Amino acid sequence: MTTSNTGTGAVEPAAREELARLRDSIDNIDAAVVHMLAERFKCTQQVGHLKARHRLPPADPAREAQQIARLRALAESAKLDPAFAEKFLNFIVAEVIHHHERIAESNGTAGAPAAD
Ligand SMILES: C=C(O[C@@H]1C=C(C(=O)O)C=C[C@H]1O)C(=O)O
Repeated sequence: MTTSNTGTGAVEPAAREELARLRDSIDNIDAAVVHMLAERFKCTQQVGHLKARHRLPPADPAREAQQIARLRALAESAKLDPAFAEKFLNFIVAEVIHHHERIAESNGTAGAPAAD
């Protein structure tokens, strides 16, 4: 845990109020990010089951390359560091691929004949 001097009472009231206002917005944005990620993972879980049923590999590097190019361009126009956007996407995709691998294993589809 990091230390903080904002709870000591030594900060000017106006600064404390501005900090509280900004932190309210940060909390709202963090909540939105969590909800959006939860929706994304609901979709990717369905993709994982679809892939397992049709014996498709968990990862799709060509699709990922397209997503990275698209997100980097979006990040640039939004004045967000494209390298950060790429790292963030890769972090999420790595987790998705783990999920897909687990789904494929638990479906017993590794080595099994393809479902129609
Ligand atoms: C969700 C998929 O599976 C994997 C995860 C991806 C993602 O989280 O966006 C993209 C490509 C795949 O490596 C997919 O193929 O669409």
